[in-house]
Amino acid sequence: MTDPQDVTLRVEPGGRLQGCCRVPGDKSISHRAIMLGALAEGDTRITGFLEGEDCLATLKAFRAMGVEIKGPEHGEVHVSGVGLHGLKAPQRPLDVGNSGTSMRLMAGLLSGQAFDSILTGDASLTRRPMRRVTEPLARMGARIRTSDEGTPPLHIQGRASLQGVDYRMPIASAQVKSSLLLAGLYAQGQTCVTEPAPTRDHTERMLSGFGYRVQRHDGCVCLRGEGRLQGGAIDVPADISSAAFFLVGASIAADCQLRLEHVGMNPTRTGIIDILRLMGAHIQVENPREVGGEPVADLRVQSAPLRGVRIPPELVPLAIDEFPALFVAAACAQGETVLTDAEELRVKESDRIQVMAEGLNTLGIQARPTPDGIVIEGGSFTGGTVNSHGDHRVAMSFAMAGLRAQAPIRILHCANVNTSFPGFVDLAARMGLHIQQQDIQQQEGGA
Ligand SMILES: O=C(O)C1=C[C@@H](OP(=O)(O)O)[C@@H](O)[C@H](O)C1
Ligand SMILES: C=C(OP(=O)(O)O)C(=O)O
Repeated sequence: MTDPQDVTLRVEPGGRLQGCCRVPGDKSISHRAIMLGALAEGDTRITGFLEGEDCLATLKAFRAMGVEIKGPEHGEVHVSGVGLHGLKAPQRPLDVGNSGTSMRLMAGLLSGQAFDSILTGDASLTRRPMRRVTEPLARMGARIRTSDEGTPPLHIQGRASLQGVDYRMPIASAQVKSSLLLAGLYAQGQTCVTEPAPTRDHTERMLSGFGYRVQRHDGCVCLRGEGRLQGGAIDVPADISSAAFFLVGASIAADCQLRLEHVGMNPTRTGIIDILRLMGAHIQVENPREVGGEPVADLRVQSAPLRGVRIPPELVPLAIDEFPALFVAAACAQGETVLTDAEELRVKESDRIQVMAEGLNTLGIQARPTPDGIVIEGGSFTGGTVNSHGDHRVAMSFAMAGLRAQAPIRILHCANVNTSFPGFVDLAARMGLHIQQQDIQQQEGGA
């Protein structure tokens, strides 16, 4: 796994984003394609798979449970499904690195197996809360041990007899919903999950695509256990969460015109577009189409003067991973931007409210954290050194700030960019960002 201490990014001021590109595949869909492909009967061919470390961790975990998986090669992966009861006991703890999605979804799925397993991760993941899944899973009959603080590693006892549950989630979390649905595949009777607000629905869509009966009504998803999944083809769209950095970058810098191709436009993910448009961004959606049960489109974005806004709370879950990038947009906007109802940001790979506020302050922007959000006053970026705290989305967001900075920006501890966006530095440089990567040797050598 990557050492988050070992890469510094340096962005020179100026630059403008121009041209056309396709960002890597959707992380959420790539995880699910491996998981459901493994549990299906027959083969699954995945194209556009995200070869980032998070999804590779999921892939390796299933290999460690005896699933034959070929690839990835140029985004193509072949999974030979073993059926719902075909996984084998792993010989060692399953290390899912930095990936909250892998750990929480697999906690549900592993609760239904006939063997014991252990899920572990890196220093960041080991600090993240897991009771949000272990408590409702325990109500289904799962036996999972965490640390006294409710954090990983998770010790999951096999041979539990799971019962369906009717669970009303206290937080809007697709990971919790998906974890329970995956446990529900192994439960007797019906499992129903009700969400307080819409969250990404890739699990439901993919289960249906694999021929599993899933019922959805009024914010509630239900399935019955012991059905069958049939493998097939999955074409993973480009990740709107990765496109977000470019949507922000091209909006804030002068003379930008970008086309982002084949971007996933699932309505549970497009909050970034809605919020940027509220701020005055010019984003056009072209060629909308559906690919394998997920909506996709090409996005055209160009420079625009942005204004500060009060972010509608109902859009928060629909843009949950895009807030670090949105904070950079807010810093370049005229006036104040206010975010509320976003306390979830405090328990991501880093405390994204605190870490972004600190970095923005370092760069000369007034940003005041609140318990559930932040208030950002638009201004201009100086330059300076900020710490991403090993958080990929923080690192890439500050990289885009370079487009509007008066002096170079150095961003520390950026190796985890590879968890969700391998090739970010090269692609961003090709599109016109003045960005360079310095590895540990260069830094020690004083470069
Ligand atoms: O289900 C998923 O794939 C994800 C759900 C979100 O987490 P929460 O469920 O904690 O909101 C998101 O932040 C994460 O990056 C991916
Ligand atoms: C929160 C994220 O991922 P995860 O929860 O899977 O670590 C993210 O990618 O921003």
